[in-house]
Amino acid sequence: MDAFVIHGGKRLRGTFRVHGSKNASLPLMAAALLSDKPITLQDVPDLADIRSMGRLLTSLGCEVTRTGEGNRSLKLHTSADTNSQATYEIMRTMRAGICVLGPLLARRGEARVSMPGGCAIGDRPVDLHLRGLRALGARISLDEGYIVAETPSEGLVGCHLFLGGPNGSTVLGTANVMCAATLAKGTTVIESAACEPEVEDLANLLNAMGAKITGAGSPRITIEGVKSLKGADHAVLPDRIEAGTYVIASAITNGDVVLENFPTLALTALLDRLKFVGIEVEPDDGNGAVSKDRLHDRVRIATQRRLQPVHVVTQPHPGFPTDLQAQMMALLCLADGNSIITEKIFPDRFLHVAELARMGADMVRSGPTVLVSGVRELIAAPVMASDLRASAGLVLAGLAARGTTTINRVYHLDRGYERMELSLQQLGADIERVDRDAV
Ligand SMILES: CC(=O)N[C@H]1[C@@H](OP(=O)(O)OP(=O)(O)OC[C@H]2O[C@@H](n3ccc(=O)[nH]c3=O)[C@H](O)[C@@H]2O)O[C@H](CO)[C@@H](O)[C@@H]1O
Ligand SMILES: C=C(OP(=O)(O)O)C(=O)O
Repeated sequence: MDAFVIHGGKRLRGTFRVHGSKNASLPLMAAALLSDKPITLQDVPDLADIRSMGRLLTSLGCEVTRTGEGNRSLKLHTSADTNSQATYEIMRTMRAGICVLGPLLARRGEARVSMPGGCAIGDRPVDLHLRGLRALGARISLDEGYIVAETPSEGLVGCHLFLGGPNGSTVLGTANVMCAATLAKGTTVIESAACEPEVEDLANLLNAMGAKITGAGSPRITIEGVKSLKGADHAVLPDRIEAGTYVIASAITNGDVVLENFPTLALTALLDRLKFVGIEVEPDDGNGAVSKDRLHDRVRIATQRRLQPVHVVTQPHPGFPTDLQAQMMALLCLADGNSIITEKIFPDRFLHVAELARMGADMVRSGPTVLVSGVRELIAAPVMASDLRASAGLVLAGLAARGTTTINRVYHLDRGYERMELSLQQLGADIERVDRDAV
C-alpha cells in the first residue's frame, strides 16, 4: 500500500490546471446507459473511481474507451443490454455506482444493483433515491444487499415529487431520479432537488442527448419525458473540490500559485470564507496583473501572513461544501485565534481531527462542531488517511508542518485527485510516493 512522505515547509509556486470533475464525470458516465448511441465526455480525470465506474459500465454492456488528445476523453457506447446486475464486488468501492440504477430502470425496465460503498464519512442511506424512483412507479425491494427494481407494464410515469431529506437535498439521488424521468411518460417535477453544479452538468448532457429538462441548478427541476435519447459530446465541468484544495495548498504554504480552469462561480462560499481568513483569490490576466473580469477562470492566490479565524458551516450548494471541510480545517489549525467548523451534511465526517491532533493541532469536538484553536506551527508525524478529503486535509497539513510527515494509505486520495504528488512536486513541494513497506 502506498504512502506519501512530505518534507514540509516549502512555499508552493507555479501554475496548475484544474482537472475535470470526478463528481460530475461519474453520473455523466452512468447516463450513457440511457442511450444506444455513443456519448463522448471531454476532460474526464484519470482516477481510481473513474476506472471503477468504467468497469461497472462495461459489465452492464457499455463499451468504455479512453480517446482524444492525451486520452483525456471517454467514449461510452452501450451496445448490449443483457446484464442489468451491478455486483457488490464493484459497487462496494464507490458511492456513485448507485447512479446506474435510474438509467437501467428507465431504459431496460429492470435493475439489480448492490448497495454502494464510498467514503467512510458516516451514514449514507439511499432511501431518497428509492423514494423518488418509487414515485415514478418503480417497484423496489431489497434482496441480500441488492436493490431489486422493475417498472410496471406501462413503464415509468412522471409525477410531482419531493426529494428533501433530514440533511437537505441529495446530489446523487437527484441525478438518479432526473435520469429515470427523462424516459418516463409525461412530466416530472422534482422539488427540493440538489442545486450542485454537477447536477446542472448532468442536465446539460441529458438535454444534449435530447432530454427536456429545465430548472437544473435550482431546487425545482422539471423533466418532460421523451421516447428515446441520442448520442452527444460534452465537456465535463472543472473539479471545484480539487480547485479548492489547491487554493488552500497555496495558502497554507504562504505560496504564490496560479490556477487555470478555475470554477469561480461554483466556489463562492469557499472564496467568501477565505477572504475573512486573509486569502484573496484574484482573477489573473495572464501577465501577472489582476484582471477586471471577476469571473476569469485563471486566478492567483494571495495570502496574508497572519491568518484570521473564521466560522465555517457546511451546507448544500451554494453553501460551503462538505468535501472541502477537512482541507479548510487544516488551514484553520494555523489561524491566529479560535475557529468553529460545523458539519451539517455528514455530522460524523471528522476522522481527520484525531490525525491533525497528532501533528500538534488544538481541537475540541462536540457532536457536529469542532472548535479549532490556532497553533503557531504543525509538527510532522506519521498519520493515517481514512477517507478521500480527510487525506487531502492531511497532505495540506504535511505541506505546512515542520519536519517529515508520512501519510499512510493514500489509495483514498487516488480515488479523487489525479497524481496529486506529481502536481504538488511541480509546484515545488517536497513530496514523494513510496511503498509502505519502505517507510
Ligand atoms: C460522487 C458524489 O458526487 N459524491 C458527493 C455526493 O454524495 P451523495 O450524493 O451520496 O450525497 P447526498 O447529497 O446524497 O447526501 C446528502 C445528505 O443526505 C443524506 N441522504 C442522502 C441520500 C438518501 O437517500 N438519504 C439521505 O438521508 C445523506 O446521509 C447526507 O446527510 O454529495 C455529497 C454532499 O455534497 C458529497 O460529499 C459527495 O462527494
Ligand atoms: C465523499 C466523496 O466521494 P464519494 O461520494 O464518492 O464517497 C468525495 O468526493 O469527497
